[in-house]
Amino acid sequence: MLVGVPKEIKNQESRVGLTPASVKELVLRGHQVLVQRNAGVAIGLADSMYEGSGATIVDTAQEIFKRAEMIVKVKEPQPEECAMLRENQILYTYLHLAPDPEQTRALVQSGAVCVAYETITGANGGLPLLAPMSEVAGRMAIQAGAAHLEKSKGGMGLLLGGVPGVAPGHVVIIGAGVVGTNALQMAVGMGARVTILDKNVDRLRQLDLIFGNRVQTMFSNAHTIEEAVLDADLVIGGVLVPGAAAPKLVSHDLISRMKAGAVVVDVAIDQGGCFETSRATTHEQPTFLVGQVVHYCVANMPGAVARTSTFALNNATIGHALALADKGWSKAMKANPHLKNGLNVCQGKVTYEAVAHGLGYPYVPADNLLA
Ligand SMILES: NC(=O)C1=CN([C@@H]2O[C@H](COP(=O)(O)OP(=O)(O)OC[C@H]3O[C@@H](n4cnc5c(N)ncnc54)[C@H](O)[C@@H]3O)[C@@H](O)[C@H]2O)C=CC1
Ligand SMILES: CC(=O)C(=O)O
Ligand SMILES: [Mg+2]
Repeated sequence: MLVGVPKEIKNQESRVGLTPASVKELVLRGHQVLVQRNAGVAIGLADSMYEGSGATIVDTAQEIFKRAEMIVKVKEPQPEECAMLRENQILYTYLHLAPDPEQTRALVQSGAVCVAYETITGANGGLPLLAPMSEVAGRMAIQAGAAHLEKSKGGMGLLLGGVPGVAPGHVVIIGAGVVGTNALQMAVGMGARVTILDKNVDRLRQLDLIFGNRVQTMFSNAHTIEEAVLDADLVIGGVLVPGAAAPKLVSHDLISRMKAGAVVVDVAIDQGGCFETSRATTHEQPTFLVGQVVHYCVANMPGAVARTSTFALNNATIGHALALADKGWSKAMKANPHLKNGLNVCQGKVTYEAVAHGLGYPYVPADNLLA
């Protein structure tokens, strides 16, 4: 198969869809790979390294989209990329369609076969192609939150870990999945007081066993969220209902009653966000104020640590990339129901139920389209 890797064009996004090592895996199996010039140069992956792995360097994204049978990316395609997709071309990347009707319409119109990393499931449960970026974003959420609690960044001027004789800050984490657990590890490591909420009591049990009295676990409902958020200095939003828009768990009213100079980090913003007051921001301008509460809502947090993130992402994506290239999408999905769960839009149809229902499209099960 002819596989293409364009340079990412989202704001401040330096990740790249394939590393030279991943290119080599594809080439060793007889595939051809086109990589856009300078696609990885910002994170130390020079064109010469890609050529050394057997890739061909091409100058423009247009040429890659025109020639490649499968496009491998990181972020959702931007409008000018959607316009270059064509019927039956495979797009393998993060999509996050539920909160994004415009992108969904463009992908439906393209007729392409659009496979979303974030809805591919794992044999042992979970979302293995989302997990590495959630690990990165969860860990970063505490770094970003701690930095924005500083006075110069709009925060209340609080050191998360405190110092001897002065109490630490209170971090509240909503959602105890991959983002939440990684945020928890960092917050505990920095010496903060931590409360974590989830609807899944088994998950809270596991965390209780691991962290003991260094963390307070709470069942998530409107009452516990209100109680925790009003006492918080930093709130991390890390909930997910797979494929669907994030539930709005913190209302505008609740935000307006938080401490002045508190910080919220809405990691779930790529699914629309779990604070009513959230709107997506960029690394260039990561925060805004609602009343006196600092909001950090960067939709591609791992892009800030693009080198770490690219390697972590490739570890998770290369297996299915090889299967798609070796077998073609239809055979690969017939052979692997977990990969099939990644199919969100295909040949003009919406094939992911939560996206179809959320955005008002007829739902066409992927099975109906597999040859
Ligand atoms: N902004 C960014 O750059 C990034 C954002 N993300 C996003 O972060 C979000 C979380 O991802 P993961 O941790 O991997 O998901 P996950 O599936 O591992 O965890 C989500 C957790 O939310 C819990 N949950 C669902 N409804 C809840 C409620 N009402 N109250 C409390 N908990 C609730 C679930 O029980 C689950 O434990 C996703 O939207 C993901 O796309 C992930 C990586 C990067
Ligand atoms: C998961 C995601 O949206 C990201 O890594 O940017
Ligand atoms: Mg995102």
